[in-house]
Amino acid sequence: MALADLHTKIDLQNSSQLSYVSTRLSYNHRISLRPLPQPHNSRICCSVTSKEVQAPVTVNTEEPKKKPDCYGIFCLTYDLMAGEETKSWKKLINIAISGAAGMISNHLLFKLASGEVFGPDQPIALKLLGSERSFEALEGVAMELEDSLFPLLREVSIGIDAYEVFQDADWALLIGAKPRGPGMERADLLDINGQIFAEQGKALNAVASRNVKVIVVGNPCNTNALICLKNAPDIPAKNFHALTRLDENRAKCQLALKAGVFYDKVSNVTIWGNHSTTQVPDFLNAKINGIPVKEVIKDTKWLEEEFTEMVQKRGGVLIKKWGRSSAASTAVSVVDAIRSLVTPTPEGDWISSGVYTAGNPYGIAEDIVFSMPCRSKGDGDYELVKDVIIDDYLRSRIKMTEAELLAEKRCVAHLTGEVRIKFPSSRILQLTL
Ligand SMILES: NC(=O)C1=CN([C@@H]2O[C@H](COP(=O)(O)OP(=O)(O)OC[C@H]3O[C@@H](n4cnc5c(N)ncnc54)[C@H](OP(=O)(O)O)[C@@H]3O)[C@@H](O)[C@H]2O)C=CC1
Ligand SMILES: O=C([O-])CC(=O)C(=O)O
Repeated sequence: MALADLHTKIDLQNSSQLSYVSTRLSYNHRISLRPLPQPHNSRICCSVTSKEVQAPVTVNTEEPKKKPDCYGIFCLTYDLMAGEETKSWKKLINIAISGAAGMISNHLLFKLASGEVFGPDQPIALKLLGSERSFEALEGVAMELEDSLFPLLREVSIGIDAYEVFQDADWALLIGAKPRGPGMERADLLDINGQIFAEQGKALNAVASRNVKVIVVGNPCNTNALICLKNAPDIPAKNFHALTRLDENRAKCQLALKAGVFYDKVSNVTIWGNHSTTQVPDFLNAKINGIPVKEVIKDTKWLEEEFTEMVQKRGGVLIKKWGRSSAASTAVSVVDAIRSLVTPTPEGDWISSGVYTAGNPYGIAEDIVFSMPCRSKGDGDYELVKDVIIDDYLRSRIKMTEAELLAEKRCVAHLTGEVRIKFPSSRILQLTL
C-alpha cells in the first residue's frame, strides 16, 4: 500500500482553535507550549484515503485528548489503527534530538521525518530540545516540519527541559553543543560542552526508554559520550555511541579518489579512536572491490601520511574554508549511523562507531569511548568485529589516540563521578600528551 494513500486528511474547520499559549514556569525555567482548551462538542474529522483500509471518521464530542507539549498540527489526535490492522506500519518510536534548532539538526530532522532513516513503515515522534535562547528558532523548525506534510511524522513536541523532552525516548541524538571555530581543537570544547552531557545523561537515566540508543554528536563527542553514559547508570553503556561515521565516510571518499573508483567500491573502513586529529583511519583492513587497499594503492607513504592526515584534519580544513563546521555531511553520517544499527550490516563488511571499550578484543584501555569496527544484526545493537589485523604501525597509532582519550577522561573526572575537583582541562591535556 502506498504511503501517500495512508496520509490522514484532517478537516481543519476548527483550526482557529489550535492556537497556543506559552507557559513560562519559574521552576526549572521550563517553557511549555500547550494547546488552548478546546470547547466541548468540537468536531475534528479524520479520514483515510486508502481504498484498502478506511480509518473510522471520528466525530469527537468530548474534549480531545491533549498531548503534552505538542506542536501545532501534531496536537491533533490521529489513528494508527489502520496501519496496525494491515500490519503495514510499525509501532510509533520516539526520537529525541538536542540542539534541534542548530545547523546539523536542520538537515537531519527532515531526513528522519521523510522515512529515509527508519524506513517507510516506521511512524515517528520527534521530541526537540532547545534552550531559552533558541526557543523561537525551535518553533520555526516545528513550523517547517508542519508545512512538509510528512505522513510518517506523527508527533512533534518542543521544549527546553531535557527531563520532559527525553521522556520515553527510544533514540536520543545529542547534537546540541558549541561547535569549534577556526584554530580550535575539539578538545578545547570540553570545558564548555562537558557539563551539557552530564545533565543530559542524568535526564536520560531518569526518563528515557531503558533501551534507548544514544548517538552523541556534540564535540568532543567521544568524551561527551563517556560523560553521558557515566551519568546514566541504568542504561546499558553499550547503547551509547560517539559519531565517527563522518570520518569513515571521509576516509572512503579519499581512498576511492586515489584508486580511481566510485566510493561504493570501498568497504571495511575502520576509524580507530577519537573523533579528533589523532584518529586512525585504518587502510590495513580496508578493501577496494573486495581487495585489500594496500594491494590496490601501493603508495604506503601516501596512505600513512597524506591520506591519514587528510581524514584527521578534514573537519578543520572545512571550518577554515566555510567559516563553520560541517553540517549537511554530518547529518548524512548520522543517518548512516542509525541505518547501520537498524538494518543488518552487509556480509563481510563493518561500520565504525565510537563505543564503550569494556571487554574489547583489541587490547584498548577499558572504560573509554573509542571508535572501533562494529557489525549489527539490524536490531539496534552491535557486536565488535574480531577478525581484524593490527600491525605495528596501526598499534602505535592506536596507542596515540588512546592516550589522548585517557587524558580527556582525566580532565572530566569531575563530570563522570570519579573525582569531585574540577581541573582546567586544556592544561592537563598539555601536560599529559
Ligand atoms: N561528531 C561529528 O562528526 C561532528 C560533530 N559536530 C559537533 O556538533 C555540534 C553541533 O554542531 P552544529 O549543529 O553545527 O552547531 P550549531 O551552532 O548550529 O547548533 C548547536 C546548538 O547547540 C546548542 N548549544 C549548547 N550550548 C551551546 C553553546 N555554548 N554555544 C552555542 N551553542 C550551544 C545550541 O542550541 P540550544 O541553544 O538550543 O541549546 C545550538 O543551536 C558541535 O559541537 C559540533 O562541533 C559537528 C560536525 C561533525
Ligand atoms: O571539525 C569540527 O569541529 C566539526 C567536526 O567534528 C567535523 O567536521 O568532523
